[in-house]
Amino acid sequence: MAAVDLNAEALGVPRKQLMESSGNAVARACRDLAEPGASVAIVAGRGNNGGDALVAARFLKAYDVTVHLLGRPETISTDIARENWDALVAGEADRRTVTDSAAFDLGDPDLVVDAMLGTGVTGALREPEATAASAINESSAAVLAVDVPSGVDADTGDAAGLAVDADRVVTFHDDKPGLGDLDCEVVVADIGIPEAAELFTGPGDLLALDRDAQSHKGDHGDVLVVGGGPYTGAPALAAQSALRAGADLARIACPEAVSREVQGYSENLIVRGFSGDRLTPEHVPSLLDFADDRDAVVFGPGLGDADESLDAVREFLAAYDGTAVVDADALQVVPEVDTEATLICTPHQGELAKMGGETDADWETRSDLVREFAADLGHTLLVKGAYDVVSDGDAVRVNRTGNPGMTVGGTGDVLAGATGALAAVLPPLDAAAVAAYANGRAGDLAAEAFGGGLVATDLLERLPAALRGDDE
Ligand SMILES: NC(=O)C1=CN([C@@H]2O[C@H](COP(=O)(O)OP(=O)(O)OC[C@H]3O[C@@H](n4cnc5c(N)ncnc54)[C@H](O)[C@@H]3O)[C@@H](O)[C@H]2O)[C@H](O)CC1
Ligand SMILES: [K+]
Repeated sequence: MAAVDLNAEALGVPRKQLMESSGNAVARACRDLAEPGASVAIVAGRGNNGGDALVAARFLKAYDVTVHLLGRPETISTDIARENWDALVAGEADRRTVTDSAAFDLGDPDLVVDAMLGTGVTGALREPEATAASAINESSAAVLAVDVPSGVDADTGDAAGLAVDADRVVTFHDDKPGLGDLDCEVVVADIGIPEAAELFTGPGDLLALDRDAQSHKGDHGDVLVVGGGPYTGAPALAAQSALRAGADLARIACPEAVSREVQGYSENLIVRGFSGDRLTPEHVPSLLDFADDRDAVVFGPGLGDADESLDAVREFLAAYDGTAVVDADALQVVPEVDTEATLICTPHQGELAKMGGETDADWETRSDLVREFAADLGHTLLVKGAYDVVSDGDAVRVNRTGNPGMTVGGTGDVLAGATGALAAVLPPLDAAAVAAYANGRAGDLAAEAFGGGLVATDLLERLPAALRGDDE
């Protein structure tokens, strides 16, 4: 929800506007539950859940409204909620502040609006919320909860202690998993979040990185790039990109014939050569061994399409059961391989066609085709284009960052490497979506400096800023 929020904001629909819609929906629910003239007690917490109800108060002029703010107005935790408290001028509602739980007096209203806590709840209700929750539960009034009954965890439905017993919940945008098991009526209100905020990647998607990467206990990934032979720049770009996208270690397995050259691009890379001048099936057992201890493998950059190399890719994937990003010439073997591995395939339109996938000039039609093909393959696809389409066969995300300057060679290797690093810390769909977004942002930042003359290494330097969400 926080990610969708931030994406909505980037699309020009700020949170305050959403709060106005939420408050309006709460007021509508009040009108459903009580006749004009009825007494309504709004019990508001200091977060945005309270803010929603403060908005509602402005829409309930036909009612006898009392607002009980739990705490002093200075302690309201967000600007938008405080602005809505200030907007309730004297006379519009009877405004009371509750600073001592012993002094809390709910009165005998016809309807209670529980807006103490929403999705921001942590742990058992503290004071004065606990006292207020008891008073609400003891009251004979109908109880309308805003977003979620206070004290209930919206994700799980669990309460760490006391929780409000609501008759009806008006929740926003989407049903919350924790509301299903509650013994009350749940109404979902559309608060005008643009569909684009969920479909298109945006700055909100970067939040996944904070959340999930933290849970990986400081382990930000050990990524192996398998490639090189006919080309040397591609694996070096992919591995450097993995480092710039946050991997702790980036290793390259490439033919000995080119390993010194590949190492020469950067002292940050750990390069291991295998015999000869290209990948062949005889290298697969030791590669599998080497890949076993890595968090993710990026297979394909600069590998070439010699028959023996493609045989090696087939044998590797058939035996591998970890996470791999498959790019470039390696892509064409994916449809024929039966593998336990979790694959993220990163084809451009031409490579997609070679894999047997269909495309279309219209991005929406293309989205459907990509989703169906990903479902057939049983893997995640990131199909590159002016609009990148990401799908795991179920969900679809579309990325619009990037610019025509990025058609220059090497940007695909940068994307593959970044995807590998992110796949070490995020689920495949998120890894692909965040990588596409950040790679495009890095390209846009590079275009500000170099216009159509940008080159792939310019993206490497700008990836960290793109992943931090700078300038958003
Ligand atoms: N798109 C959206 O998500 C929208 C959500 N809206 C509403 O906003 C709330 C979530 O608001 P938030 O400010 O993040 O959190 P809360 O209001 O739920 O609570 C924060 C507040 O509560 C304190 N606190 C936390 N735990 C406890 C506790 N156990 N006891 C007492 N106090 C507690 C904490 O310190 C904070 O001060 C969402 O539910 C929606 O109602 C938007 O308005 C519309 C868009
Ligand atoms: K609530």
